[in-house]
Amino acid sequence: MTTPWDDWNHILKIDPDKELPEGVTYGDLCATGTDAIEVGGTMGITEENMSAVIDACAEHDVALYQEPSNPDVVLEDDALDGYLIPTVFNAGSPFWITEAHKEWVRLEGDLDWERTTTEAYIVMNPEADVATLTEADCDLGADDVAAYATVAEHMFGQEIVYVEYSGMLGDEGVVEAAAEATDESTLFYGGGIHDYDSAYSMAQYADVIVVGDLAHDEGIDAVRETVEAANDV
Ligand SMILES: CC(C)=CCC/C(C)=C/CC/C(C)=C/CC/C(C)=C/COP(=O)(O)OP(=O)(O)O
Ligand SMILES: O=P(O)(O)OC[C@@H](O)CO
Ligand SMILES: [Mg+2]
Repeated sequence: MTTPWDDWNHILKIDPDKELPEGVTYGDLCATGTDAIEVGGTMGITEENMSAVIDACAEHDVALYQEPSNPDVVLEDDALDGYLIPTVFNAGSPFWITEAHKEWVRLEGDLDWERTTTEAYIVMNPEADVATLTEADCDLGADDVAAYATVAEHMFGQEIVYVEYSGMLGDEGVVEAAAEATDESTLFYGGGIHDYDSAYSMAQYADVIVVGDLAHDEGIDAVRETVEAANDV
């Protein structure tokens, strides 16, 4: 298994359930300088809207990953560089830690392991759909998050640890603690990045920053600023 994310600074996460701003195309988003496109979201994800976005991005020269929110929407598509499969370490229901994964393997049999990697999520914004869905315990301090990150790296061998504040800018101290706790694992941070400064502040600690809603709400210039910040750190 290769680990291309070792070389990334920036991911653009496109939600197939959300519109793009007037005049913006998927091609424009692929050309923002981001290191990779991750296609996924929590609510309203279908095979149809997933494949529409993946087909549109496939024509462009950028790494392309699917982040399925459940086994039903996984697409077998050669245009994908791989599958980033969430597992939510602080989920309230085991379904989102290992059970969805067990069901996927039970129904599919042998998976494309070469192209499949898990992301060890620590979900921190209780208002986010992903927190509600997974019944995540978001009442965590920096020490809890650091300990989860250590468990993910040393006990569960996770290549990717993902501090997820989807919809809000997170606590820098928490992200710093996660960064100090991880050594081998690549630390992803996502949530509320909306300009150069917010991108820079999180990129100081995270190996890779993930930008989501900004692409849908603002468009390409705003996304480009975040790419610049990620590469400036
Ligand atoms: C086993 C397989 C194939 C899938 C299971 C994968 C799991 C455990 C998913 C649970 C977490 C999840 C739904 C992740 C999706 C990515 C994500 C966190 C998107 C951000 O979501 P929000 O920003 O909260 O939601 P919306 O923007 O869609 O409202
Ligand atoms: O939409 P935002 O708040 O940028 O969050 C990005 C990403 O971490 C969501 O999974
Ligand atoms: Mg979101």
